[in-house]
Amino acid sequence: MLNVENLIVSHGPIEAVHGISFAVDKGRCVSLLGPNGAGKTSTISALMGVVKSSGRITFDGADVSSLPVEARVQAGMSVAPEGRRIFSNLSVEENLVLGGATRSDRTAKDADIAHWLETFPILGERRDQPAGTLSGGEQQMLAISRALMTRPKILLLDEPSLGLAPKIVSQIFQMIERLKAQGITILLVEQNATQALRLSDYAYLLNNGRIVAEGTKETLGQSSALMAELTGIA
Ligand SMILES: Nc1ncnc2c1ncn2[C@@H]1O[C@H](COP(=O)(O)OP(=O)(O)OP(=O)(O)O)[C@@H](O)[C@H]1O
Repeated sequence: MLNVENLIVSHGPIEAVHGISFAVDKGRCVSLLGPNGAGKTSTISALMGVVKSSGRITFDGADVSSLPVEARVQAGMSVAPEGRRIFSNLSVEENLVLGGATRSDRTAKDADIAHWLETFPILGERRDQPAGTLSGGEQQMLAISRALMTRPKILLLDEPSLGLAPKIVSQIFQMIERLKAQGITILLVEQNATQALRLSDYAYLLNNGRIVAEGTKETLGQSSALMAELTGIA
């Protein structure tokens, strides 16, 4: 579904990602794990076309490397960004409406809003509440649901557990697990290697802009010392 070859991402004179290659198969959950500053957000931003990059990004059989952000969303890519970035003053429902702003199929869009509010009842209970009044975990659920409003073929999750209490982190990972069970293809970018690996079919370990290890949870589990060192999370 997604194939990335020799991706290089620079911020001005600083090269943050030095030519990485990875792939995500349809229906799989693949993780990109790494500590602060490893280049995870730079990679996600490049995949969506938010920052310039070189290398080749193939998605669903087409080369999207030079497409603008809107075209990549249209092609089926969607992101729940780091830091959630929901619209605090708008209600839960309005945030979801905005998530589907690029769609013109009004009835199906309304059905999707109803679907996500039903799937995640805590959001349903708070549908008319300003999103800024939600807890951190609820805001993360909303950010992910909003990203799903484009009906993506692949969902990119940028550090969904960041800044959340351990109990809430578990809830967010349960949510991701449910999405995986629904057949949604997921690229999960995380520092929390233990939790992310549990639900990943395959994972890549990123450090200083380079992939330093890759494998299934079984094979990567054996490099747990390396992972603990890189992510700071055992
Ligand atoms: N807009 C920017 N301008 C300059 N340097 C940047 C910019 N964004 C990221 N960087 C640098 O690129 C490198 C990778 O950062 P990136 O945010 O991609 O890492 P990350 O793995 O997502 O880390 P974090 O978990 O802290 O977000 C870091 O050295 C960072 O300082």
